Amino acid sequence: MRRVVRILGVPMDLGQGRRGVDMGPSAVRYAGLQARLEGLGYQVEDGGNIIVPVPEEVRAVGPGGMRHLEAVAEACERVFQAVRETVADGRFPIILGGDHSIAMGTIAGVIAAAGPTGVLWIDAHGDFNTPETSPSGNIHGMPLAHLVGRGHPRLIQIGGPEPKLRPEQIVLIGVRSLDPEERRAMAESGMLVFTMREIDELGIATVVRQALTRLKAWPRLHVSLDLDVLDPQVAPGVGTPVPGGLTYREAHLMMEILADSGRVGSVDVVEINPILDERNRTAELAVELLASLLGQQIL
Ligand SMILES: NC(=[NH2+])NCCC[C@H](N)C(=O)O
Ligand SMILES: [Mn+2]
Ligand SMILES: [Mn+2]
Repeated sequence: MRRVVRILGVPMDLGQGRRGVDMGPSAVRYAGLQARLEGLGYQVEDGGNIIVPVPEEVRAVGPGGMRHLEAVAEACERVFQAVRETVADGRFPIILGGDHSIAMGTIAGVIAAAGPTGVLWIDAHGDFNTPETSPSGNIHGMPLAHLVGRGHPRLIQIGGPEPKLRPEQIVLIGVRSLDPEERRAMAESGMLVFTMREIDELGIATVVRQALTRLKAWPRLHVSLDLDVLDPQVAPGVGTPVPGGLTYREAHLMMEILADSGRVGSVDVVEINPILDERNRTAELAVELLASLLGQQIL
């Protein structure tokens, strides 16, 4: 039976301060995602974009200094509905961001349709700030905290009142930039975190295999891939670049090992900023990585 993939775009740039991530879905489509996946034998549907207001039409700062709180929450509710429907239809969703705040909707949607799911959060950042600890007020630095039930109720309640994840069902990979209080909360949280140091010492293959073992109680996995996990030299088109990231080869090997596990049922690709990119190469890299995650092999 051929698996069916559904692409959903979320042109969201309300969760952070720099313009341009709203163009991520266009850039990845333009880089040939659909044709590439069809070449791998998938049937591919494009579900179009979820409606997200532009910053000019919404209130800038919400309670607690949170940037565009209400508009982000409403857009994430729409993402939640679309992803839940996609998974309930038996489709494999690929959600193209947009900034990382969209993961509050995507992960809630996957879990509502498929039940408990392990999460691999692949990111230079922890995205574990709350409104109280955030230095920026940018909601894209807060989605993981809200998914475990910490933070502003409006965001915790996206897709239903209960917290969506327990810390034990989350593994972070590639972390190298944490704010001071975020760091403390993360250390106490019970989430497994592989920083760049662990990747350097153990190698990415061992790290990914340990992550899969840690999540063995969850046969179904969601990958939330923030392109800023890659080194800015290979992925310059991101809004919050941090030096010292994954190489091209490490990122591919990670995707290949995840593909081999046969457990990945959904993926977000976020934080691509075409305005800051060089001739769309970060979007092209995203297409390559998605192909590897969906089973592309060299031989
Ligand atoms: N998804 C991201 N790129 N997040 C970056 C977050 C940066 C910083 N920690 C903040 O809270 O503002
Ligand atoms: Mn992120
Ligand atoms: Mn990041």
